[in-house]
Amino acid sequence: MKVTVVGAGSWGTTVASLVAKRHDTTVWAREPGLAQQINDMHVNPLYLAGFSLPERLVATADLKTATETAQLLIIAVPSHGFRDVLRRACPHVPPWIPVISLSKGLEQGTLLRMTEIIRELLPGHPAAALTGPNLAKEILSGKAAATVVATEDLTVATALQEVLHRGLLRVYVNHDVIGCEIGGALKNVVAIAAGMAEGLGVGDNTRAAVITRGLAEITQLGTAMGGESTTFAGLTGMGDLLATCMSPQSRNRHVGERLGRGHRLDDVLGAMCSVAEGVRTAGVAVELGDRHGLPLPICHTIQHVIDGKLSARDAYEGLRNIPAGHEADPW
Ligand SMILES: NC(=O)C1=CN([C@@H]2O[C@H](COP(=O)(O)OP(=O)(O)OC[C@H]3O[C@@H](n4cnc5c(N)ncnc54)[C@H](OP(=O)(O)O)[C@@H]3O)[C@@H](O)[C@H]2O)C=CC1
Ligand SMILES: O=C(CO)COP(=O)(O)O
Repeated sequence: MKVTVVGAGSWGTTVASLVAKRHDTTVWAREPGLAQQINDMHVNPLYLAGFSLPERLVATADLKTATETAQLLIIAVPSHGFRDVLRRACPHVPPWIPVISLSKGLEQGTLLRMTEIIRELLPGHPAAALTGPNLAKEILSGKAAATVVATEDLTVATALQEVLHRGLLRVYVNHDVIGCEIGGALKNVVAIAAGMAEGLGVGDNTRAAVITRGLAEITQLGTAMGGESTTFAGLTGMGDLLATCMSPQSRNRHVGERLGRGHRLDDVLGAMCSVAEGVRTAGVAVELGDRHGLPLPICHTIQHVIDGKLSARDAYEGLRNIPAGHEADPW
């Protein structure tokens, strides 16, 4: 099968490297210089320094060349660039090939999930999300992991599972696309909160409380949007939440940890070359919560910190002052 991965950041390059072991795989890099480094030296020094990539992985900076012969298209661009890149690729995408989103974000303004954007721009194409506890560098270094390919049609999901499954990467299927995408996007917001706890040194009990109440918020919003509650206890919900909140490799947790230590958001983001989706997702989650009548106090609080209305320390004070009712209540 001919597979094209659009986006040569840390996750796009990792997934392309795995798929390239069994399929003809092309990765689209925005920068021609990076495409050349992948082709000539089999490295991606900007996003995956120190790793060797498979020699048979081909890179190009030309979106038409990358997509026109693809039989499976995988989009690995962060949510803020997703629509623009897909729109530019659209005229070259062969009819009816499946399109998988790797992005764990929601579109600002429209509040759409990435598979909804795929459906809007490429109607009739099967749209799927690949999501789960998948820190790119661990997977590229050969450590075992599990992930989920989510699409409504389980026949398509099973075909994609076959393409993506590797010895150490266990790929499950799920038909609950809403639940899987909401879990993947919102865990980044909770990881910022968990990182703040770390940076503030408030203790592991507090951190566990924030992670658990964060999962409650994710589940409340996700089920209100049509997701199934069991999904949030699975790999794309609790699994990814744990990996992201616990791992020092997580960019979102890193942002929270720096904010907790008193650094300014602009300085923290300016020093990173990689994306931290939760910074943009917090506001989208708040808007979705308003739409569904849900208070989502952790998402609100993180949004206030991102807007500069609250310091990390004040944010934690504020969360402590929220009245505690029944555990099943949305507060
Ligand atoms: N890294 C990980 O462990 C995982 C990441 N994800 C998700 O995958 C998505 C991609 O993340 P990741 O690869 O880590 O991100 P990185 O920050 O490592 O790389 C981002 C990639 O997207 C490109 N890009 C950024 N903005 C735009 C834009 N506006 N238009 C076109 N291309 C753009 C960058 O190109 P350039 O270099 O030219 O700026 C780069 O190739 C995110 O949604 C993330 O949440 C999911 C699972 C695991
Ligand atoms: O999604 C991820 C792990 O599953 C990566 O998390 P970060 O974007 O916070 O690094």
